[in-house]
Amino acid sequence: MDGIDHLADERNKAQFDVDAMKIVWAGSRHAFEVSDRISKLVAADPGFRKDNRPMLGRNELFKNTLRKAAYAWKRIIELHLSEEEAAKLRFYVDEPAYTDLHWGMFVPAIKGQGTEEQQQKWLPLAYKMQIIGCYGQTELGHGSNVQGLETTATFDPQTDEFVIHSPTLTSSKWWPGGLGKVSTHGVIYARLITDGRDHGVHGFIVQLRSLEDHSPLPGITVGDIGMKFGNGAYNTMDNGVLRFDHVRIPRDQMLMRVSQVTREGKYMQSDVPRQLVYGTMVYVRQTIVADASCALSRAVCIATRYSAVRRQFGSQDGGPESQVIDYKTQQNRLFPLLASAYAFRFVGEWLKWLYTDVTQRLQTNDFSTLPEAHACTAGLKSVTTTATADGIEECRKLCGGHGYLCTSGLPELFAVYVPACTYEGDNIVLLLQVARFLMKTVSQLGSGKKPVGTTSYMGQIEHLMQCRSNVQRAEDWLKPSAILEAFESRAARMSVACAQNLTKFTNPEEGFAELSADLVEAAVAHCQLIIVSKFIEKLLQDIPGKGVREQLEALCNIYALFLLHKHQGDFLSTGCITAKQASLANDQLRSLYSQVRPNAIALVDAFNYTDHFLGSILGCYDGNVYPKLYEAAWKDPLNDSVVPEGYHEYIRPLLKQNLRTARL
Ligand SMILES: CC/C=C\C/C=C\C/C=C\C/C=C\CC/C=C/C(=O)SCCNC(=O)CCNC(=O)[C@H](O)C(C)(C)COP(=O)(O)OP(=O)(O)OC[C@H]1O[C@@H](n2cnc3c(N)ncnc32)[C@H](O)[C@@H]1OP(=O)(O)O
Ligand SMILES: Cc1cc2nc3c(=O)[nH]c(=O)nc-3n(C[C@H](O)[C@H](O)[C@H](O)COP(=O)(O)OP(=O)(O)OC[C@H]3O[C@@H](n4cnc5c(N)ncnc54)[C@H](O)[C@@H]3O)c2cc1C
Repeated sequence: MDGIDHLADERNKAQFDVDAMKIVWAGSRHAFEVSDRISKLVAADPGFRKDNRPMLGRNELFKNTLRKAAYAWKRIIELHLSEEEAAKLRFYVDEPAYTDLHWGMFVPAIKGQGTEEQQQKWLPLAYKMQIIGCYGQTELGHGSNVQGLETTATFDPQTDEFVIHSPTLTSSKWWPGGLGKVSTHGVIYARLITDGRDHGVHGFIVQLRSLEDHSPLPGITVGDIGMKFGNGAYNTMDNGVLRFDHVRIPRDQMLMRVSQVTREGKYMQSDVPRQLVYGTMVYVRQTIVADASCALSRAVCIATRYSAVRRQFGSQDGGPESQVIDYKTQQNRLFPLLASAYAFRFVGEWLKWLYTDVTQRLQTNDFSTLPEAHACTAGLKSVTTTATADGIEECRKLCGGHGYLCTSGLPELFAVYVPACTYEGDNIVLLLQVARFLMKTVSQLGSGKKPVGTTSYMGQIEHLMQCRSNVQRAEDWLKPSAILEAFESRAARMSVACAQNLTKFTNPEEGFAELSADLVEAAVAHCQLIIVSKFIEKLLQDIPGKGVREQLEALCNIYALFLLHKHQGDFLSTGCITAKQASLANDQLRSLYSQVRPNAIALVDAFNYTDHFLGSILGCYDGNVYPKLYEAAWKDPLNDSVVPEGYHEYIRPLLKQNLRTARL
């Protein structure tokens, strides 16, 4: 536009090396270079334009997504992109598509649950996209309760086949992404039945559509489930409905790493836990945590830049009004979200490590860390997606009226993001899994079994149950030991209180149901402790770059003290801290906001998002918001004509009629 950087003064205030922070954010120099190169490539390519999405009808929108996915694949092949680069390209194209499920769930399900032989047969086809797959688990009647799924896979020893069938309306597959219009195959979850016996839910590779003309194969009824929340948004995805009428598949299409059915129809279980059938969900939950930091940082980047541009009230002697970012209330809403974005980034990095570690152990039949990996992925998926969905909406409000415009990028980001609180496990259902894990850990404390990993803090249970914080001045809250002790004792005391209350029930399951709201709060406290402690651990690493460590320390303290303030009811009622100490934490938080304020723009610049990816006039890099908003308004299709279509039918007759009434 005018070529001026309207945020230049803000950028000049930064007290740290932004380029070094970009590398910390990306995870490594290599990751930064890949991300930077691919994001620019996508931004520069008109084939990946996305600003017209909210205006398109469903058919047009969907066709456009098909075009982009095919074009993305063409570019991946032409440019010989590596797997890492291709994944980055899909990420920066920023449009939910069937490819997310193909690469994100179908391929991992075969890798995780297929035998070597099955992997050799199916993966090359999937890698070349000669087949396109989805993940068909959820049904109309059951999503959370996987054991309640009704689709059946009955072994027929006569033909050496499974017969896949949908016995009821509620057994219809419902929701799988990519299923509605695109997938040729699916990993379909169904109850395995051999010789009249039900062996529970297992995964099967089922071909759904012809590879010749894309028509559904005999016995298959398939379609899209309809429009979802928001314009554009997740409607680029063909979430589907699917029914089977006695569809036959060869026996070797049951994913047989965990259990097998022999030619004679004998059911056999390997010595791996049956929970590995759920392994794909553990994998995806882990990626969702990393994705939460991307979505939240994007919203925060928009809200922070706009808060520095926007001025309201406070003009002195005819001078400029105050930047809204200087209001303490704005900082108190915005900076904890900025800190959360960094916190989720680092816990996401750690969770990726944990997942890799558990996968390597599984290869050598060491299943000992699987329960913890399940609890961590489930809990962190839940806590980070809830905070991110709420955070995106808060960023919209932080941008005032303009945040409600589609051109702010925030409505679409919110609409695309909110289902993350539901998919891959409803957040409450997942927290209840964490609570079960915690109750088990507490119940084993007396047995001499040492808690390990993320529950190792419970090893000092006597201390944590009676310790009192020794914070006396606001600055004392800057000590990692003070923060950790408060968070550990809060989490431990909440879990122990639940465990004690559970003993009052003769039926433990009844007790668990009755106390479930308290159990969820205990699970949240445990997960928040993990996030805080992983941020603190990150700060123990070597962090190069002028001033970078200081900024991260400030953000870590903001994240922890904001949580402490928000959940002070927990900390006070469990006696971990006093009212005076809670108030000191709040004093410290205010001074941390002042420390972050001059660095705020640079801290969001460190995300290194292109204007294309942000898709937001309010968040544009140069801060030249008003001319861009004004120009964009005139491009709205409603402004194609000065007098709107429909004037002669609906406005003119009304005005004429009112004129007659007025004359009377
Ligand atoms: C547009 C986006 C673009 C890019 C985004 C980038 C990244 C994001 C990537 C992808 C996102 C994109 C699209 C989303 C696609 C969405 C897909 C889906 O939603 S797939 C369907 C997911 N469904 C669920 O998550 C269902 C939730 N339910 C369950 O997981 C389980 O049934 C439940 C955990 C509730 C367990 O139920 P329950 O009946 O109590 O237990 P069960 O008897 O089955 O098992 C008991 C035993 O097993 C342990 N356990 C349970 N789950 C696991 C597991 N996964 N791993 C290991 N162990 C497990 C459980 O703790 C218990 O153990 P104990 O007996 O107590 O020891
Ligand atoms: C956009 C989107 C994409 C999806 N993609 C796929 C896909 O590709 N493949 C696939 O298989 N599935 C997919 N799903 C389905 C998704 O995994 C399920 O919707 C999800 O697991 C939640 O299950 P549900 O719908 O059965 O919710 P329900 O379990 O019916 O939840 C309804 C309410 O009941 C509560 N509740 C349920 N059980 C309990 C309990 N035990 N205790 C306390 N409260 C409880 C929940 O907290 C919630 O408030 C997708 C869903 C969405 C929204």
